[in-house]
Amino acid sequence: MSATSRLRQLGTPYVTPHILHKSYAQDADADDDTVHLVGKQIEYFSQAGFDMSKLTLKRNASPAQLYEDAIRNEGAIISSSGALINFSGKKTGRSPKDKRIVFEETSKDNVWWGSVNIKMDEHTFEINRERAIDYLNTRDLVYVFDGFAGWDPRYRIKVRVVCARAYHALFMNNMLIRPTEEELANFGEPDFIIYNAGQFPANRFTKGMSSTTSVEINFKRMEMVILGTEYAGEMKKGVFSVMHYLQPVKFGQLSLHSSANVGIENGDVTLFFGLSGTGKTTLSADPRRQLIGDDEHVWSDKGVFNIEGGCYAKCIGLSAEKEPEIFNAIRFGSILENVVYDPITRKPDYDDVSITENTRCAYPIDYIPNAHVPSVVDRQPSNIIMLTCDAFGVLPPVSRLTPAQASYHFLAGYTSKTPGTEDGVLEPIPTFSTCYSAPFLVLHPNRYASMLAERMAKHNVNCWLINTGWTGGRFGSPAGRRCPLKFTRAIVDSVHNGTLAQVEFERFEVFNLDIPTSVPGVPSELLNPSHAWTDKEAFAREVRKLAGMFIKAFAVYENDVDVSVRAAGPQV
Ligand SMILES: Nc1ncnc2c1ncn2[C@@H]1O[C@H](COP(=O)(O)OP(=O)(O)O)[C@@H](O)[C@H]1O
Ligand SMILES: C=C(OP(=O)(O)O)C(=O)O
Ligand SMILES: [Mn+2]
Repeated sequence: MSATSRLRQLGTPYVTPHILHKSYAQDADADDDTVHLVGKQIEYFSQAGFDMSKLTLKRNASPAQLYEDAIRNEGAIISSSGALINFSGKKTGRSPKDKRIVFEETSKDNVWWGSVNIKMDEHTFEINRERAIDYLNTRDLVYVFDGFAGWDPRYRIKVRVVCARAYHALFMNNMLIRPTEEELANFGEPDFIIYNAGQFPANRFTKGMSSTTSVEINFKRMEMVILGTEYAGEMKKGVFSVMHYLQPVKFGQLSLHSSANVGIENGDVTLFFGLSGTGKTTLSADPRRQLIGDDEHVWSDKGVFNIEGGCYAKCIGLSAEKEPEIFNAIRFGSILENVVYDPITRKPDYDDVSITENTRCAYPIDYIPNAHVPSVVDRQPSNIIMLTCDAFGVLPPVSRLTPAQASYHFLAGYTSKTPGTEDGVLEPIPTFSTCYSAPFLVLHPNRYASMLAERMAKHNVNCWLINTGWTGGRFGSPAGRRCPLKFTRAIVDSVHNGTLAQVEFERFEVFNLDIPTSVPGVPSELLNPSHAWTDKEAFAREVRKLAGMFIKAFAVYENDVDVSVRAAGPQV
């Protein structure tokens, strides 16, 4: 079925694409161009089967209009710096246990079914889809946002979001690649549609449902349905899941949960891999480098491109001193999610985590001063930085990885889940999140890992493992603390200015990692965990424990990899 006829099933909604433009159209003195554009748009949407008599449907409404609607209808407020403060209700993080993929003939042999990708049958998808559309039909106002995912025109897809909250429409306006007026006029049929009816619950008695929340992707229909969660991050990660499927399967390119930036002087490209909360967004915003993107990229045959048109930064503990680029991106057009504010001044309080620790801000990429727009580079990466947040405080702040170790650590994906990002996670929980993207992984990890190894070898890329997590002791212990951001930044600088390639290295036993003996701007005793820990016995215990966890977790991949990769992990 075509996307157009799928939209027809929306039934009743539609008045006019740009409601503001409609009033221009009725105005005899209105600019001719505007009337012309509106005329075409209306024609397109009438052809798509919308009955424009009942609902008001706004397509690609301006941020100013969405602000007004969100304030009027959703209780949103304007922050002291001009951002829109919104609340997502009960769910303030993703709901991985309620995320499903439809099992059908196109997905059944491609998808890596198991704990991450829960199966849903086609019929149940139809039930939930209809439920979402029925709900949208009951609203006075429905929003459509049409945009792109992927900055490289060869490998991008057209995405349509249909939702009932202005907050969600503005979020996707910021996170997708915003079309020009011309691109919007010629948009045609979308490749992927998200129906977000998050305010309305799933029916717990529908076969296969385990709660009132349901987030599901159907690759045959190329649609996503959201019920029972208003957390906006589900939409952007839904788009990522689709690209994590389409890039390898359809385009033969490598999608990665990573940030990316490019050196202003040398034009060298760095990819930062990492699960949520490991520092992709924070570390990729760097005054010496241009930002390509903070979260989702494709390493293509030509270079690197961002999938998104914006960033989604964590706000916990945010300050102008520590993270100036992000702090200053919070202004008109940005969305602050679940952030507590002063009722008089409307000043956000980034230290207040009473709603959630997963407070967020979504802003268009060009709000970062050094953004590289269009966010695509015709250059292969020079460095890969694998970010891990080690709650045990065992891994060194930085180590150099051999190609075999890079494959090993990419497949193992060791890190911690950050409090709040997923429903029910209250403290850093150690996890092995394969390809640093388990919640969004669609294909077997080896499909990504083998493409990565091949590209790294072909382009001779350096690889570094950086622990942005605990040092000197484990999470919760008196001696342990998170590696101070300024030291991690100094380490990243030393990767980029070439010093790290020059310094001396020593062996970190058990994990067999090479660690530098000195890095400018970082206290040397911090670099080697066996020096950073004062309680040596406790340290030895934690090393053995973590090594054992690696060995157990890697057993799943052991038979699929080269003997050198198998040998690249910790040895006890
Ligand atoms: N050493 C460090 N490196 C990176 N981030 C750190 C560090 N110490 C604390 N942080 C904090 O950890 C969080 C990292 O989150 P973020 O950059 O949004 O991660 P991601 O983009 O990978 O989800 C930020 O709130 C940042 O201020
Ligand atoms: C938004 C998320 O990830 P990240 O912190 O990597 O942006 C997420 O995991 O829901
Ligand atoms: Mn991020």
